[in-house]
Order: sequence, then structure tokens, then C-alpha cells
Amino acid sequence: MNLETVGWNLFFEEHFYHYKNKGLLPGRVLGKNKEIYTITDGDKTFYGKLSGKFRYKINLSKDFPAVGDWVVFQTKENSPFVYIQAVLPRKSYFSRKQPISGGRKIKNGVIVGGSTEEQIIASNIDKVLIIGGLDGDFDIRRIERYVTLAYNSGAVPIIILNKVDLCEEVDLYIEQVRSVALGIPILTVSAEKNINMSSLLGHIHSADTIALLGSSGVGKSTITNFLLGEEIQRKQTISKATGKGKHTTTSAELLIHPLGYMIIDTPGLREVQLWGEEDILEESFKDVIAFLGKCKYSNCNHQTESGCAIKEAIKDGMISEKRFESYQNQFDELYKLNKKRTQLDIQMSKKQKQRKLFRF
Ligand SMILES: Nc1nc2c(ncn2[C@@H]2O[C@H](COP(=O)(O)OP(=O)(O)OP(=O)(O)O)[C@@H](O)[C@H]2O)c(=O)[nH]1
Ligand SMILES: [Zn+2]
Repeated sequence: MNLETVGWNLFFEEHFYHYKNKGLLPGRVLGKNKEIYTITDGDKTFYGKLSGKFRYKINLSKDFPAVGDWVVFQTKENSPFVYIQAVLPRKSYFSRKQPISGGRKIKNGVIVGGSTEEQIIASNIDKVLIIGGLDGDFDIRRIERYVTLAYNSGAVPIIILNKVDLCEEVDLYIEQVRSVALGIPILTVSAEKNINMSSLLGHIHSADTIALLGSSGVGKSTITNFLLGEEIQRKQTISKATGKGKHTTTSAELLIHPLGYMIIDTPGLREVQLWGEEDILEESFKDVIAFLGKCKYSNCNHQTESGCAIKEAIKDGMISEKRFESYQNQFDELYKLNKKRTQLDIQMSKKQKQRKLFRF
């Protein structure tokens, strides 16, 4: 066992304490293929299945092991598999809403209708790299969403503006990003031309687990390749797209660099949506929230009312209209989600009760 090399620390050690004397072992989930989990203890690789007891105990998608999780398992003599008994609490995680029943539609890029459940995409991440491209596809509103997601995950965000080789007005972009990413480091790099990539390496330490967020084409694969080196990519990835020689991520995986840092590369992370309570915006929209509650009327809609602190802040250039609009959009999205979540919680507890009645 060489647990520290794959991110083990005091947090997990404390939670493992209950299992320590029961002949159980800890390991980190590197990937999942159907019902089989690939697990490492820093030295050896194991193939794990859920134990019957654990499977019976869990109901929700978020209770299943996810890539990056620390699990507790039991080995069985003469079995090629180990048996997962528990998932240790997550220090940080990315989740998304997963539609679990029909009747859903996509409206303005947001899933509406149907039932929703939280699905963990990547767990125990230390740093999240939010990637934007300094080219024609630059999208500040996207970066703004990723900032909310990053804060909500509990990981430390770092913003990377890639393709600096294609951009002549870098400062203008940095200024825009700074206004939606308060207090987050912003690095301008070119992964392809290897410009300023050492500044990124300076933010990454041994035993760090890293995830990358960003729209299609901003350079996530190029940055991942840079960080991991071609060799690891070739050895560990599952397939390459035919013809283009481009790396495609077909399933979630945690890739380990010999220097000790790890990257979680999952297709799910690439299309992640907001999930959380409305208050997750407190961190990412500090600038807007500072003015909320300061309007003359407590039920102010921030439209045409007199004494509206938001309208005044916009007029005075303290916040931009677009920024407030983004806040409202993200808030609405979370509000709708949480209404649905409450319904789902009621459904789930009914289901649990039925199961209990059936068994006892
Ligand atoms: N000029 C320039 N091009 C880059 C740079 N980094 C990546 N690219 C190019 O941008 C394109 C997209 O890069 P990828 O790394 O595949 O982007 P991605 O974010 O992984 O995209 P998806 O796999 O669609 O999510 C490729 O053609 C890269 O060669 C850069 O620093 N400068
Ligand atoms: Zn107002």
C-alpha cells in the first residue's frame, strides 16, 4: 500500500478508522466499467464489485462509488474481485443532475420536466482548472457558470486562458474574466505552443487531484496531454478517434503522473450542469449579492421600482447588467432544480419505506 501517492490524507484516515479493525482495506477508484470498479492502493490494482450488503443499503445514484472516491473493500480468497463495503465521505466533488425519468425536454440548454437525481461525476478533487479559449469561441458567460460549479465542488479553482498565441489583446480578456471570477488566479497560456505552461505547473503539487472544465475546443485534451505526457495517455486511455489521432474520452478515468499528481478526465465533466442549493451562488456572485437586500422595497423585482439598489449599482457601473442577468439565470435554474429535488426526495423516501415494509 502506498496510499499517500494517490491522495490519501488525514481526512480519509479519520473516516477509515471505523473500518480499520475489521480486516478491510482502503483504495481509490480509478475508473468504472459497467459494474466493475478499478481500484488502486498506490501499489496494486484491484477490480471491485459492490458487496450485496452495501448494494442493498444504497438507493440514490450519488451513493454509488464515483471516480476519485476512496472506498473500503474486502478481499475474498480465490476470487478475482474485491468487494466494496463503503464509500468514504467525499472531501469535494462534482455532480450533475441526471434525468431519471421520461417527459423531459431541453429548454434554453436546461433540462426541464421529468425527475432528476444527483449524480457524482468526479470526487475528491483538489484543484479545478477552468479553461477558456482566447479565440473566436471565447465565452465569458460559460466561464461564469464554471466558476459557480467549481466553488460548489469544494475544489480550488484556477482559470486558464488557453491559445494565447492567437490573441493580441490578452489584457482585455483578463479584465473580463476578472470581473466574473473574483479572487481566482488567471493564467494565460498556450498548451500547443508551450507558452507559459510553467506557470500552470507552479500551481500543481504532488498528490493533487485535478479536474478540467471547459467548453468543447478550448484545449482540455491538449492541456491534459501536456500535463500527463503522451506516454501516459497512450497507455491508459481506452481509445483514439479514428483518423484524426485525437484522444477521446470514452469513460471516466483517473490518470496518474509519475510526478504524483492525478487528473480526472471524464466525459460527464465536459457537459456538467448546475446542481446545488441556490446559496451556492453566494461565493461566485459575491459582487451581486452585496447589493441584494439593499433595495427600498423588500419585495423589489429589480425592474422599475424606485430605490432599487441593483438598478443603481448597474447605473453606477458597480456591476454590469449582463452580470446581474447571469445571476438571475443561474438562480432560476437552481430554483427550478430544487423544486424538483424536493418532489424526488418525497418519492425516494416512499420507495425506501415500501422496501422496508416488503422486507420486514
Ligand atoms: N493555436 C492554438 N491551438 C490550440 C491550443 N491548444 C489547443 N489548440 C487546438 O484547439 C483544438 C481543440 O483542442 P482540444 O484539446 O481537442 O480541445 P478540447 O477542449 O479537449 O475539446 P473537446 O474534446 O471537444 O472537449 C485543437 O485543434 C488543438 O490543436 C493553443 O494553445 N493554441
Ligand atoms: Zn431592487
